[in-house]
Amino acid sequence: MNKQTIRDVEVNGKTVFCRVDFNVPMSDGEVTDDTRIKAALPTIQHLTGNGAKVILASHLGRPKGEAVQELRLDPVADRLSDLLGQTVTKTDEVYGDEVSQAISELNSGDVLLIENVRFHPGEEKNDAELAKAFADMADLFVNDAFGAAHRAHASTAGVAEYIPAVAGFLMEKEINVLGKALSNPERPFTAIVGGAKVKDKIGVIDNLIDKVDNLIIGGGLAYTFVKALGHEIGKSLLEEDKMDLAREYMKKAEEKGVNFYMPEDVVVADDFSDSANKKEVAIDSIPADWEALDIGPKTREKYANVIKESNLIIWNGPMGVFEIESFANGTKAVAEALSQTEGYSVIGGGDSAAAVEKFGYASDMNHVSTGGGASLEFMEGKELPGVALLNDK
Ligand SMILES: Nc1ncnc2c1ncn2[C@@H]1O[C@H](COP(=O)(O)OP(=O)(O)OP(=O)(O)O)[C@@H](O)[C@H]1O
Ligand SMILES: O=C(O)[C@H](O)COP(=O)(O)O
Repeated sequence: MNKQTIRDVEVNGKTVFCRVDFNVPMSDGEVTDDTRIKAALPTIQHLTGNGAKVILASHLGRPKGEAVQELRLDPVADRLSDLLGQTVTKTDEVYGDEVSQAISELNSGDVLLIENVRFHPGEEKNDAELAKAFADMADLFVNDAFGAAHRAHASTAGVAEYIPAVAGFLMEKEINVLGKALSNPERPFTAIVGGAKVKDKIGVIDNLIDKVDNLIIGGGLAYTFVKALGHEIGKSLLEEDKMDLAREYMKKAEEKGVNFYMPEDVVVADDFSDSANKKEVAIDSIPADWEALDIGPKTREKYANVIKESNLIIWNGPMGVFEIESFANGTKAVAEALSQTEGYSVIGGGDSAAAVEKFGYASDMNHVSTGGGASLEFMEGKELPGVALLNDK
């Protein structure tokens, strides 16, 4: 990464405004998955261990500029206190008198967490006044929120206009791993793209065709391609206005000599539920009133073989509706193949990370990104605003 990191700056005696992505799953006021909190610990501990006063900022959910009780960060502060083994002070405000007072009471090595920054309407608008208020709290901005790096908000980007700005360790690691994978890949290089958001992912497919040897398509995304090839897809997910692009990408892959793998067989159901009637059919035999909800056994085997023979694999998006047991086999098979391959495996956040966790393969992966949308935009080749404004090396 060509940006400065916390290794490049003196933090002793400084007050640091550190943006983290503590947008974690919660249920009944409890943090149910603390992966993102744990991922930020190296940066926080570097800062506290080297004598900085640390002000942490994060969003949680999408409160749309107003205080929402369930989206307060108190449970996150509690979990962070446990993980750090020190008290983390938490304010009920994003900025203002309460926050200024709390900052004035900080000693070197102390940690303060301000309230959910999205409670303030200026955050998502990247409002200059709010960005300036954040900058006024500190001497240095550290961005460790890779998961939110694709957002140009006051606490992820705007604040960097006013004080020196560097990357934290998590940000550095994510950018380096994903960057190396894309710019200097081990070969054969395989990308697996699935999930349901055809609109969001079609651009990624375009960029990946320029880089990979094998492109594997699965999940709800596949059926726009299947239909574009002229097959009937029944009630399967379809993004009709993307069919031309799908054709264009398949042509581009052929011209570039990229192996483009699509489902050969699928699991179809007459309803979107575990109790639906289901059967395995060839890709050209999807019945009119049925919906394809997973890849079939032949496809599973083929995809697993490609994965096992690859030296670098990037995966974003499940192969089927893995939340429902009957349609989880495709996603499970891909996760299992990734756990067995000798190749370097990178999981691109969101549901794919949840799937490898659910099936017990998370620890077998080389890198599970903390970014969903951020890793996707990075793979698409877009510049991330949360990185662009950091100081160059
Ligand atoms: N054949 C299918 N039909 C309908 N939905 C599907 C199908 N296959 C997968 N899905 C659904 O796709 C959803 C995940 O899609 P999505 O594009 O959000 O992937 P993701 O990995 O979460 O991506 P991101 O990391 O960008 O958030 C899952 O909830 C899954 O049930
Ligand atoms: O969970 C995420 O992908 C990040 O925290 C960004 O959240 P957002 O999509 O609400 O901006």
